[in-house]
Amino acid sequence: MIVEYIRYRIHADRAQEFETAYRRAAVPLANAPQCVDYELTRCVDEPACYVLRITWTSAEDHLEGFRKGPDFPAFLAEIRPYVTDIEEMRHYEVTGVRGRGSSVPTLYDWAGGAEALDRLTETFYGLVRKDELIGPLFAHMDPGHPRYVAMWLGEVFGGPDRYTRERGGYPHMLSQHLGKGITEPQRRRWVNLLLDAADEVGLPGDPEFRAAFLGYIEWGTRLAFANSQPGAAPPAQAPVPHWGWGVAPPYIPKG
Ligand code: HEM
Repeated sequence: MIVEYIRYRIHADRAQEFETAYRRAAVPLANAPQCVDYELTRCVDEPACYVLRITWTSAEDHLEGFRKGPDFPAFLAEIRPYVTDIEEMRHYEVTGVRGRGSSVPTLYDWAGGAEALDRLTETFYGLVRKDELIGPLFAHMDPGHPRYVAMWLGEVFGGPDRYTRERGGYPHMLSQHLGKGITEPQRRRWVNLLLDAADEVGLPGDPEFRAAFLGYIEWGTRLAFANSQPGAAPPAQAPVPHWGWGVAPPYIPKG
């Protein structure tokens, strides 16, 4: 992916028509398969300054695919009157320096942190041990297992990276599932018991949290299932996934 920045200086008399033209230009832009996303911003300190940010799948896709493709003529027709107002138009590579701030709590904090996840997994593996379908899979589990899984979940949900630092991260978690031959009914039971445990220990029950929580659990258990099958060859190295709220951030009523 590559980010293109286009900086404009538009006189106040033309600002309104400039924004309207860009609203129309956004239609072919959004239609282009080379375009990941875009955003036009206006400077509040110096309102003549606008910055258009477009993320492209690659610089080549932009220059060859979009510029020579079917969406470009309609886009250019709208913005042509403003081409001479451009002060900078360049591609930028994203560096490793990026991240989120704290305006939205992590799933980890929303859940109640390490203490809540420890309670969850303690209760969960209590149910698992008694379960006739999946109990036998865990008959010889390490006594620390509930705590390790809580550490994993904590890291996935935006808490400290303890599983990576103390338990070997993704490669170790993967190695624990390889060759286990988990069946679909066993996978589903694992999910059901975890949700039972979530209710029992009182994890937040709001729709946004539960949707994100279950989204990860579905994803994770389906991967665990696939990776446990005979002959599965998943990547040996991968980062621990970081799960967020998705399309529905937490509902925080305004005070
Ligand atoms: C989101 C889904 C899952 C997560 C996050 C998860 C997490 C983990 C982790 C972190 C470990 C390694 C713990 C350690 O460091 O020692 C582990 C081991 C294991 N998992 Fe999973 N797991 C998932 C799904 C499943 C499913 C669906 C099953 C089977 C129904 C399963 C069965 C096992 C077993 C049998 C072990 C080895 C336990 C032992 O003998 O110590 N896992 N899991």
